[in-house]
Amino acid sequence: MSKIIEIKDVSKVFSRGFFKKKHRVVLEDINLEISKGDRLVIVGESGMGKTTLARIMADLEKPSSGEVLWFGEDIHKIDKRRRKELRGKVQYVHQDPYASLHPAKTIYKVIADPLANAQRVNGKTLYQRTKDLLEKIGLVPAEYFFNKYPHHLSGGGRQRLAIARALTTDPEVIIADEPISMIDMSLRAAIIKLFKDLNDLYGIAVVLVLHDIGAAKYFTFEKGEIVVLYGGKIVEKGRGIRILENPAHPYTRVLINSSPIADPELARNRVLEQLRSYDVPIRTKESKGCPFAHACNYYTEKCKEEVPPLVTIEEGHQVACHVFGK
Ligand SMILES: Nc1ncnc2c1ncn2[C@@H]1O[C@H](COP(=O)(O)OP(=O)(O)OP(=O)(O)O)[C@@H](O)[C@H]1O
Repeated sequence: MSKIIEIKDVSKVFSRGFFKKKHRVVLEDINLEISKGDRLVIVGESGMGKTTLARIMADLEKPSSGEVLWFGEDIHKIDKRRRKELRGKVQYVHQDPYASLHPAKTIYKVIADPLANAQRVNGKTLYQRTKDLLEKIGLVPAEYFFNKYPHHLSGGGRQRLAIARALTTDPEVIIADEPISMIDMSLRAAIIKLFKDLNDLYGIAVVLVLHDIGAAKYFTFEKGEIVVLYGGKIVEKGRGIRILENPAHPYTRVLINSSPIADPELARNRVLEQLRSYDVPIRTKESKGCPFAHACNYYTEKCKEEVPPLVTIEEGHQVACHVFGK
């Protein structure tokens, strides 16, 4: 499988205050690979570092240390021209489709302008490709939408348009940050289905940042991996359905068990595990131990002292936990 993105020992530290003396480690020693045709979901609650990781993958943010490779090339070492060449192959879709779409451009122009630029086409060919692209992402019949504006679309329609724009450069991977969080519940499954289709039908690798476990399950049901982030570290990683049905890390279990369930009877009767703390961990360079130790019901002295390594517990399934299996 040819690798599209490799994240090697990446950490991100944000500094603030007088002389930038105060700092916060938001990502710590992350290793991740995206290959051709992959599906990957990054899950975790708010503040765990998901967006920062997605932005680093897309070269919208620079890591404080570690390497980011696109197609085997270190993106911080290649020259501007090469970076520009590769940039179209890695596309990022923002959480808020409305903010990322030019409000004064017609839907035709939102797609045709970047298409003309990326594919060096004009006239009839440009018209046809714009039409094809809108139809590919489900804005049908395309010509009906040509002279409308993004604000004429529903949230789901705008997200489709943002995805179509990302496709203008023929990307190898699309990274979408919480692509369904700002759209109506009823339209969410259709957007996830669109990402599945882009992956299945066109072989585009898709990375989704999600905090909705149901959506993560739907996306990775047939194939794909889930990465669980807690306190800026990968605490569990593996085949999506395996993690959702057999979570190994205490945090993953809580995340899954506390996600909404449709059946009111089941929802009423379920017993939720209470954590010792619900605070988002603030990590610094001096922090020791497992980031989840302060909240975990099973922690030991070792958990407070030593960062647990990510170890393989079965084929394609890794967990970072000192108390796993004990
Ligand atoms: N530019 C920045 N400067 C300082 N701190 C930042 C910056 N960007 C993010 N952070 C902090 O880094 C932490 C992780 O943020 P991030 O947005 O990556 O998390 P997240 O898991 O995506 O959460 P959310 O779903 O709320 O966006 C947060 O505590 C956030 O406040």
